[in-house]
Amino acid sequence: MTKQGVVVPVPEAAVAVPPNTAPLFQYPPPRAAPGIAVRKKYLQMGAAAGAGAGARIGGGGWVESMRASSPTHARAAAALAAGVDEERYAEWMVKHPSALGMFDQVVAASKGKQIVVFLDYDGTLSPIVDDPDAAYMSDTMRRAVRSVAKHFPTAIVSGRCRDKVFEFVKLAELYYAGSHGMDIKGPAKGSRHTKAAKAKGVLFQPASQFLPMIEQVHDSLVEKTKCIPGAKVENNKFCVSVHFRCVDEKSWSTLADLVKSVLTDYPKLKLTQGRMVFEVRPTIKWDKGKALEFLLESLGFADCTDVLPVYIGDDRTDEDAFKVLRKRGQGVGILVSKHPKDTSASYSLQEPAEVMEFLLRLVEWERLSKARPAKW
Ligand SMILES: O=P(O)(O)OC[C@H]1O[C@H](O[C@H]2O[C@H](CO)[C@@H](O)[C@H](O)[C@H]2O)[C@H](O)[C@@H](O)[C@@H]1O
Repeated sequence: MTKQGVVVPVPEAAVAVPPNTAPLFQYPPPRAAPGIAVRKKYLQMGAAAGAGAGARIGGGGWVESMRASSPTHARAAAALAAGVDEERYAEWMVKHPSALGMFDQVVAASKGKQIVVFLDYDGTLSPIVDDPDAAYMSDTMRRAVRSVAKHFPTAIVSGRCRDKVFEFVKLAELYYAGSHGMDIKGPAKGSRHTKAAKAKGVLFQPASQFLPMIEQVHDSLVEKTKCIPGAKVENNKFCVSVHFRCVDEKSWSTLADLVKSVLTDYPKLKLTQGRMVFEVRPTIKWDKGKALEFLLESLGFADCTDVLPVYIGDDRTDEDAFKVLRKRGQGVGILVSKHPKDTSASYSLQEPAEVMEFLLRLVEWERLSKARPAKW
């Protein structure tokens, strides 16, 4: 592979660094934005084709794996949480306490640091629904996210294609990383320093050369899965989702076999699984964790201690971002889940309603911190 990425300056004012007037955090921090050098480095990283960070699905575990993301499993887990294994749930909550319950501790970690907020979309900002095209975000959630972006640099990191997630969120003041981070509309070099630069955004697309292949695989998945009632194939530009939420459980293994059979012709694509969905993605070493690092670096926060990334997500693909935060030894990973799950996140929130409460509390805390004399 010779050319993996495309960096395109975007002239319109769609990507602007939100104004930050907080007296406690120094923002923008006194360092140069990395711009081209950063993008070059990330292009090289993206060019390294390989296994990728997401877990492949293989062997005989397909249907078990599909079951694990089903509502039936969720009900079983709810039963566990409700009392069958209260001890296990309580243990999990000790390891991943509520970000609302521990709010003071979460914000205390931001002492002297710039908070940067990363938000997954489905299951985090919008409730999970049967029809992926109807996963609307409420107006109250939109207002909460808008308020957050007034105080902190804020990005949406989603498996959906960027245009689609923007259609749902409708906030031009955010950064967007679609296709599991493979389509980033991020800050332009110097965007915190000049008005002209603020009016620009930059596109980073490390999987651009996979575009024709993804189109092909999308078309053949649509064709092949026609015979499975309820199956839905979604084109997410640099990846494809095959939904089985509305497929009868008896047809799951047939669907899995069909998807696998299509992919045998595409060794450069890999298959992972999300919430009742198969995700077909290029085998480049790029994921939501890499997108988080890219955005932080673009904002001027590479290898530094004065930033606190807060990442909230509910999906397996969000684990890549939680792992990055763990590895950096910096930041707050918050898993949205009502049930105990293996996760690298530090905290938990139960559902989008709690995410909204957390975001509003963050805004209120920031507003009040401006009013009170600085303690640090
Ligand atoms: O990274 P995300 O923003 O969480 O996107 C992951 C996938 O989300 C969507 O699917 C999920 O939500 C749907 C709507 O609630 C639901 O019907 C589906 O079962 C879930 O898997 C989206 O449609 C996918 O393309 C994303 O990859």
